[in-house]
Amino acid sequence: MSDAQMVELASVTKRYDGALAVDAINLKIKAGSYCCLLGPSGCGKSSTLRMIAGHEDVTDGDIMIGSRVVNDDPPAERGTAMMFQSYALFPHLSVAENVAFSLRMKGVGRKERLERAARMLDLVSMAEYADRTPTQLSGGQQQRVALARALMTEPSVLLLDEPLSALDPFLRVRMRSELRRIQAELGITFIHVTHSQEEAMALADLVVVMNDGRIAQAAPPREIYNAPRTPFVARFIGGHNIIEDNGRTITLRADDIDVLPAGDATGARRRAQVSEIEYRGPDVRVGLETEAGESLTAVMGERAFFDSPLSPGASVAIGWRPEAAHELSRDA
Ligand SMILES: Nc1ncnc2c1ncn2[C@@H]1O[C@H](COP(=O)(O)OP(=O)(O)OP(=O)(O)O)[C@@H](O)[C@H]1O
Repeated sequence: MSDAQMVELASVTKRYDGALAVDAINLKIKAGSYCCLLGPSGCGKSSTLRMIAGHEDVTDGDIMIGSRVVNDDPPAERGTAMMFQSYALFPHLSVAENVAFSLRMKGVGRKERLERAARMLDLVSMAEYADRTPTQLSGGQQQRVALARALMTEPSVLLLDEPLSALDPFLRVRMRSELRRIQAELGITFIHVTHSQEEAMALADLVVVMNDGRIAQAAPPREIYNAPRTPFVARFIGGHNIIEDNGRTITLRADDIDVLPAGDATGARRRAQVSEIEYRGPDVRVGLETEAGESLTAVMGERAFFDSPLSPGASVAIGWRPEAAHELSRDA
């Protein structure tokens, strides 16, 4: 495999007929890291990925791969490979020939081609399916083949556009850990577009949360979860409350809210009524309405909740440790 490469975007902008899709974003993705571009539909994730791949022109700014500005390089000369949401395998070719296709185009002989394809199929745990055709495979298996095919060109950067979205939830979780394993094994840079915060948290070294063509926050998953920078990030990743407290807008993780007996004055910051209880297996979600009219959510461990269960209508006090509160900046 080729060496991993760093990817850098400097003030990268994309306009489609005047409409701004990506707005002067700056981003450094370290060589050999797993980066997820995360955000709602239309925020500019795919446009960013396509510009890195060279499938879309950059309106303004520079894209660097390694130490080279690649703005004007054709896709095949960037050291990138792209894996799409639709796997688009050739139906009339065997799995092995699909994977070896780029080598066939380069004129590599059949024997070497199939040997190299076999090694790649091994990496994605599909060696035993080499002689089947794509129609004889499940969606998840086809996707592994597409991954092997993309990796066959020995890219230093692999670009993945919603690669798991066509899979059922069970397979999605399994393929997710496969992707992470393969990335770690190859040590190349992965840039993966997703609208699922869970997927980004599970996979990425660097999560890039995008909103409206801009980067709202770029940080490791734990930092994003523990200290979201803006109300948008806190809402998008979920599991957070946003409240006004002493003139500041703060965010609090739902599992950092302590629900206390109503009479417990120590540590109480709000008085509230329980509005809703939702049992979720590992934990319980408690909806709360404070005296000031705020709607908050607390999440309690299953056992902790049932040690002293609450019911809707119960009066409680709520508190939190000072370090659990993070002040938010305004959304851009
Ligand atoms: N080829 C195009 N021509 C015109 N506008 C486009 C084109 N491609 C994307 N856009 C617009 O650019 C904006 C960003 O689109 P992009 O596909 O990058 O978003 P995304 O975050 O990947 O969304 P999704 O998750 O829905 O794929 C959107 O407003 C979209 O409508």
